[in-house]
Amino acid sequence: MDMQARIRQHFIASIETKQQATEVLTPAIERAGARMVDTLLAGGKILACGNGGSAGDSQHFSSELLNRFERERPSLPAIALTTDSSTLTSIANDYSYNEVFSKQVRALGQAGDVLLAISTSGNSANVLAAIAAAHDREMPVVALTGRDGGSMASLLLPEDVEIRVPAKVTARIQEVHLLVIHCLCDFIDNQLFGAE
Ligand SMILES: O=C(CO)[C@@H](O)[C@H](O)[C@H](O)[C@H](O)COP(=O)(O)O
Ligand SMILES: [Zn+2]
Repeated sequence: MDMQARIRQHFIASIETKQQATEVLTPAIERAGARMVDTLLAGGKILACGNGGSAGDSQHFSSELLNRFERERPSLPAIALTTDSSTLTSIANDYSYNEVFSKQVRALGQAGDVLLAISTSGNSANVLAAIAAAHDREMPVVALTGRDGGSMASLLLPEDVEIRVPAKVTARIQEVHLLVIHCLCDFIDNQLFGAE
């Protein structure tokens, strides 16, 4: 296959994954958005975590809340648990990499805050531990997953929301996760600040 054909194939696969995900994910995105709006209206905040590309997604989401998405509006409270290298390295060094997010959830999370937990496999041990910590703190979880949902799917409680991308390739799942994050930002702005 020549390289242009290969590149075109990525576009086509990404478009097809998004088309397949549209109807499957829309109700769960609406539920997740409503959960986040309830939390923000009650004075709570959203903590986000994930590894690799999903760490980037966590930061992408928190910056869109803290700064802005597509309109002028007040800053909204969100924290990416993926950014403080001193905290991350000391927890990993002194305890375990599996605890880098859960220790932050236990320190920063309050009952009613939301944990946005992102993992394409649903099997990252530090994200699973963050979910357990969120449950201990009485925080609802919005989980962005893929494949079969992994161990995350079985850890979630009925009040949590799983948004599971119907795909197997990590890159394709991540591409839909970013779209979901933008849908959530638009949902939050629309519900808190009115339709535009
Ligand atoms: O972005 C990519 C691959 O597209 C990678 O950095 C990827 O995020 C990393 O391998 C992660 O560690 C995968 O973790 P997870 O999605 O299975 O929780
Ligand atoms: Zn990636």
